Amino acid sequence: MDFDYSLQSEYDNCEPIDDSIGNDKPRILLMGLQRSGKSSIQRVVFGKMPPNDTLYLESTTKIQKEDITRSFIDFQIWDFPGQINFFDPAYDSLDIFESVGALIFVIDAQDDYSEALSRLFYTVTSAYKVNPNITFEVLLHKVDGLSDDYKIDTQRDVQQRMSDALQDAECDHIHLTYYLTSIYDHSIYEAFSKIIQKLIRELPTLENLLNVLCSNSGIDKAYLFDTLTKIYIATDSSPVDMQSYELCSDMIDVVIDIECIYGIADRTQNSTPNGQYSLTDGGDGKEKGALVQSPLSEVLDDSRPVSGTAVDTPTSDLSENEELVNNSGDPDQQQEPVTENEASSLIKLDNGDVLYMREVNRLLVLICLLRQDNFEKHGLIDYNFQCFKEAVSEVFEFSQKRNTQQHYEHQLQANETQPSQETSRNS
Ligand SMILES: Nc1nc2c(ncn2[C@@H]2O[C@H](COP(=O)(O)OP(=O)(O)OP(=O)(O)O)[C@@H](O)[C@H]2O)c(=O)[nH]1
Repeated sequence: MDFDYSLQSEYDNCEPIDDSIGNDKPRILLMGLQRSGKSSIQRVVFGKMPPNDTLYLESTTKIQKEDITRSFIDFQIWDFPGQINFFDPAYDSLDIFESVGALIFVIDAQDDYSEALSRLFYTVTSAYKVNPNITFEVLLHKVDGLSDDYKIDTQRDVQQRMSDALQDAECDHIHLTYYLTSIYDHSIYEAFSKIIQKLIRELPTLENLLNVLCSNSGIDKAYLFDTLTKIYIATDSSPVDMQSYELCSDMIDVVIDIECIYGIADRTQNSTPNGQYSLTDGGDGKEKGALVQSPLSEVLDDSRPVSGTAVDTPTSDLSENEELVNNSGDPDQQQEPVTENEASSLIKLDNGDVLYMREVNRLLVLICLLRQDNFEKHGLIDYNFQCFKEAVSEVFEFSQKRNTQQHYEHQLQANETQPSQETSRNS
């Protein structure tokens, strides 16, 4: 492949980097040519912007740093302007690339991508020199306009040309992963899920826990989702099929929509003596309430059709569940729902399968797909879920402790080296 290394001299717009956001979080960089779709991806996945609104986005002129808050994904996303070369000596590339987790390079697959490939080559080889621990991810983006055959051909062509170029430059140790994406469907979330999972140290433990949960509860597929972004941070080891992923991901939207429509219920209102929320009367004589607990809700509205699915009320099933799990003998306690503090939701699909959602904590939800027969024993599922939830909390407590300790040790090391540097400067 004939790479245009002169690209480097094209960049002359060396603006200072805006450092208003703290730099201690791991970073995910979004790079690529102008108009390839970087800002759109950031806005849609992390800002909940409707895809059609990205048509009006203006070109980025300086690095846009976004701290992802209210999310399990504790990273910074940096959106780079397409026209600037951040490997130029005017920029401190060590400062930019030092604590990067993933570098995501976006290529507009609807356009001629030769220039994008030379930029990709230049970017990955330069970034690798600064920080060999970066994982490089390539999004062949905007594939919504392409036929299936054309998508596959494009991916094969890009992969082949890049691997030839890296081999010629004796850089074949640099590993690139490719994804076909679009902001108009789930592919962008699926790609981000895989990218983020590589950065989660607890992934093997979470997968293991999900495997145990599935095999002991008759669950066919389980996803642990970050509620804000709809990125799944772990799933069990059975293969992911797009259809089940889309259903589970749509369920988050359904529940959030219902929460937006009906608001967050005051726990003291609408609650029945046994602690359950009751259906509310909308004033028109029709029951239409939803049991809503922040941040997600327990759906009790079976009047709302959801694209071929029926939303079912779990109220009666829950009391059965209480009996199964709460065997303390105290009738008052038996009436207290096991799930009082967590949101949950149940959707029965036309084919008889069941989608079951349970809130793990304010940032994570578990969504399971299982056959209705297996859901009959859902006291067992609920009990196993509580065990799963406790194990997940322990994993994150442990990892938080480890992170704090590492941070503390890092600071100590920095403090120790600082005075010695100062002494050598003074002498
Ligand atoms: N068809 C299609 N269009 C997209 C997709 N993603 C983004 N776009 C469009 O691509 C155009 C450019 O998107 P931006 O997000 O501004 O591109 P950018 O890479 O941030 O551009 P710069 O800020 O100039 O570097 C917009 O009109 C988007 O609507 C996609 O998945 N499919």
